Amino acid sequence: MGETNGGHDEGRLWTVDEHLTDILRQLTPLEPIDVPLLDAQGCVLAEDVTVPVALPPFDNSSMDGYAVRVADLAGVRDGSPRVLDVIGDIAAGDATLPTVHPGQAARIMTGAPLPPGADAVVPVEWTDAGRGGGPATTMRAHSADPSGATGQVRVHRSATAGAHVRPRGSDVAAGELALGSGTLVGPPQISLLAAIGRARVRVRPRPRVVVISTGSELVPPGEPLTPGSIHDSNSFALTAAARDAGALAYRADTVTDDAEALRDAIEDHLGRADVLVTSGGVSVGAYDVVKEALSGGPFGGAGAFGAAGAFGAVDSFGAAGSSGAVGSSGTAGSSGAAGSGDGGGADGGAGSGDGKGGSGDRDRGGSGDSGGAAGAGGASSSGGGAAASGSGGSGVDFRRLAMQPGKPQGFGLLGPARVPLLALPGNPVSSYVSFELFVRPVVRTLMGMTPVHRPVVRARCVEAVTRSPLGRRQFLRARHHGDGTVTPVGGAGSHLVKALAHANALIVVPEETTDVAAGTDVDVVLLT
Ligand SMILES: Nc1nc2c(c(=O)[nH]1)N[C@H]1C(S)=C(S)[C@@H](COP(=O)(O)OP(=O)(O)OC[C@H]3O[C@@H](n4cnc5c(N)ncnc54)[C@H](O)[C@@H]3O)O[C@H]1N2
Ligand code: MOO
Repeated sequence: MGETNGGHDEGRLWTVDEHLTDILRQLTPLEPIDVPLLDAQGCVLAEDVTVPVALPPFDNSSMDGYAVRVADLAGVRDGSPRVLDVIGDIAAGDATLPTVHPGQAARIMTGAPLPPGADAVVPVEWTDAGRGGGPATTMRAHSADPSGATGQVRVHRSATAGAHVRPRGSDVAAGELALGSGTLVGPPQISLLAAIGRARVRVRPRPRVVVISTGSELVPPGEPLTPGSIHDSNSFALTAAARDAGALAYRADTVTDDAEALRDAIEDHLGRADVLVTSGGVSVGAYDVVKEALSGGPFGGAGAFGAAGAFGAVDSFGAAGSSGAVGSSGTAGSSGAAGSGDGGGADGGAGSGDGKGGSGDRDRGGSGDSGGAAGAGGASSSGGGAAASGSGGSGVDFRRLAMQPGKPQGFGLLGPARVPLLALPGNPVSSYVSFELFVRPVVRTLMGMTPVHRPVVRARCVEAVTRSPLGRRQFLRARHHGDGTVTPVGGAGSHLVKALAHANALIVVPEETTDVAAGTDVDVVLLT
């Protein structure tokens, strides 16, 4: 489909960095939403969380033992114990506390409030546990022997004031900042949020990524191959990669090399996606369907807005994720024509999510501003910007990049909601490498995460690399070892999925380099 390029400038080679910069500058993070605490895992906080009440909320015991008055234990040592009267049990959760008077002790459990009068706790191991004799190792269970909560206890060691007491506020004081906006929420953060009583928090949601593979030769895994067909691996790899990047990823049905069918599929998914990813059909062949489909007119997304989201099937908090009212997107649609460059101010209802909306649409409140940038960028970056932003094209720009694999790429913002679409090349290694370099940063940008890129380290390449294409940045599959060395795996072929599956890194061979001698330090992108 060499002629169906929508008038875009396919003549020049874009650098990897130019393409990446062009994509990222057109994005704004998704509008924050309130989610139940566990759904915040892996997301970035979009609020400063302050502590409503001190932690711990009251002085409490850090040991199972006896709450005592230190003055009663002055001079106590092994062989010369002090006998105290036990006035009762205090368990964690008890609200009514006995007062410990001179000569008395209260049996106390870990986490139980320190009773009035007591100023320290002695562990049960420093006492006879009320049994008489030497130091005990355990307490008797109250249920088995309630008498342990009364009678007398021998204490074999003295204590200092505050011993084995966790003072109120010693963890965090009321009014203190618990976690700042921008914090990545992992299990320890969820621990703190729960401890301070937060059932819901405000986070940037996980983007809903829809992956569509194209190609009439594709057969799903599990079905037998017919002559000329191959199993579709890209949509699985890309869906997995999107999940790995933090997205809620949905693998759509594969589309044959039929531009109309692909347009329908894209139109269908547009309203329930924050990112669309296609694989295949972006080169110069006669059946390069993605290019053909995306060089048609603008996408409306009309049918999709408000459509019930089939996405809910994989979207564990899809309903909660829909922060925007349908009406607000309607506003965006009516005020900003697709690809017009102003993007419309899709801000009505931003952040107004009640967590109950349908999963058909998630408000893209930031798209008004970014839309403007997108329009301008289309004009300046592609040379054919008018075509990209308003001449009836879909808004997707097809480019050739100075990289290997991953030379042909498409990027644009579709429909009134300006949903980013990344059209990746079909070769399996090319599509995966393209995902890591371009789509992963998109997902992370939308989530408000930093850094958006995979880490890059220097490592000593233990084997020579030859014939890297001059003028193209090569990303060679490799294994990075703990000792700071890296070994290429397989060759440069973009069809080598086995080598990819055995790699954990990509060696970066710069554009101007064709050969790397064994023992040379190279940049390595770490994939895990
Ligand atoms: N004359 C030229 N031919 C090609 C060029 C070029 O510059 N001039 N570029 C080559 C490069 S580089 C790439 S990369 C590919 C990209 O092609 P497409 O994006 O159009 O991809 P397809 O033609 O649809 O497929 C390429 C290859 O990958 C296989 N494939 C596609 N989809 C899947 C899938 N979901 N799972 C597994 N394998 C898939 C497909 O069967 C082909 O073998 O173009 C080169 N050609
Ligand atoms: O760019 Mo292709 O991705 O070299 O195989």
